Amino acid sequence: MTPAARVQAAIEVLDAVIEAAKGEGAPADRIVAEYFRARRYAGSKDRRAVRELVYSVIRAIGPVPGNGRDAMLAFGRAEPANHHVLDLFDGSPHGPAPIEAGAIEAKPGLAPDWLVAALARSGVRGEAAQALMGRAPLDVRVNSLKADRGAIDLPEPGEHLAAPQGLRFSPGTRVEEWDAYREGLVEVQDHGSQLACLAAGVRPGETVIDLCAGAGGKSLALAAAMENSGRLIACDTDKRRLGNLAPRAGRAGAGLIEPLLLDPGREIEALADVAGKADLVLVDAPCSGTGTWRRKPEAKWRLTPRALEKYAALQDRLLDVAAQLVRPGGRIVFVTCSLLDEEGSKRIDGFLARHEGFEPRAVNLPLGTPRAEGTRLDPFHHGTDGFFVANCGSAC
Ligand SMILES: C[S@@+](CC[C@H](N)C(=O)[O-])C[C@H]1O[C@@H](n2cnc3c(N)ncnc32)[C@H](O)[C@@H]1O
Repeated sequence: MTPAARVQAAIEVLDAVIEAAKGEGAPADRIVAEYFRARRYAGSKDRRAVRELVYSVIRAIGPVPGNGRDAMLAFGRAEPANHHVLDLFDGSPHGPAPIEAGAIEAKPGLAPDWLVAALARSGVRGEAAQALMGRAPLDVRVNSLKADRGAIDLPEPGEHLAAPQGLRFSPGTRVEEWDAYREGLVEVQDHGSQLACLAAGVRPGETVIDLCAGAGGKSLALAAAMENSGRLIACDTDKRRLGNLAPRAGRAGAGLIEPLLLDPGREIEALADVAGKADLVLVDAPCSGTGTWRRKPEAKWRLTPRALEKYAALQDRLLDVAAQLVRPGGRIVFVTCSLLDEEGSKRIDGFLARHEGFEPRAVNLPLGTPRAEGTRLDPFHHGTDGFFVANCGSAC
């Protein structure tokens, strides 16, 4: 592909990303993959260049743009380093049509204005806000059920992280091709997610409920910290996601994990045998994902104030479910991968006001910035995805 054809391809992918952002469409990485599945003539260098350009444009444009061409033009004009893109609007075959006079409906920036304001109210502004659009490294957790960070032999050495089994590699490291990965010695897991699991402070023999386990990223870390001893129930309402857990647990040797599919609104019925008995309920709640924009920058275009309200309501409900599951003296650890107070401190303030029998407890982590009754991790200060973590103890 010529450089101009790559720009046109990126514009077409951006059109699809913008369309998907308006509904419940596919994420950008899947859209890029599908675009090239239908264009086998493109080589791997073309794919990489187009993908890189698409992501750079998404990162650079704040509000949802009118279309891909406008987004590309606004990106090209935003900084001298991007001006070369504008030269490629030269009308050459397969390239973008020449630039016509007229308004461009795309604006450089971090995110839609309402979201920038909500982040600022939550104390995320300036460099800390810009860092949300940075590029994420590749973090790995050594599975202590099978190996140890100090002794493991990997194809390349990783940087030791503050989480006890955490290693960092450069973005794009092909960890999935390593024998150590295939044999379950390592799992890909962001450092912030590893620290959130550490905050749960699980011990062997405990009864633990991972209420929103998804595909089990955190369940696997909890199982390792529990040394496969005790009870660990991994729940989710999404059959497909939860279905990915069993093979992962098998690979990791995490035999104690019990997957449990829940009906939304009827969680307590399915968990009746452990109600009031859990030492720990981890609520890794569904959220807007503002802390994961480094990996999914287009998420900023998907979020609406209404969707944020819905996430907050679901988070409140799941915390209330957790309160029924925990034993006297037990604890709830609440986690969201968001830096908005609406999905962090405000949820915990509300929970503590609704449940007098619970009190805030310390979040013991080697990294983090206190935020009201919880702790935050973020890309700028800690080099992690953005997380809010809080620990609520039930009175004995
Ligand atoms: C942030 S994700 C979990 C990520 C996962 N813990 C991990 O570490 O990979 C939130 C999960 O909550 C699930 N969920 C949504 N509503 C739920 C409910 N009522 N009960 C339990 N899980 C729910 C979603 O399906 C989603 O998988």
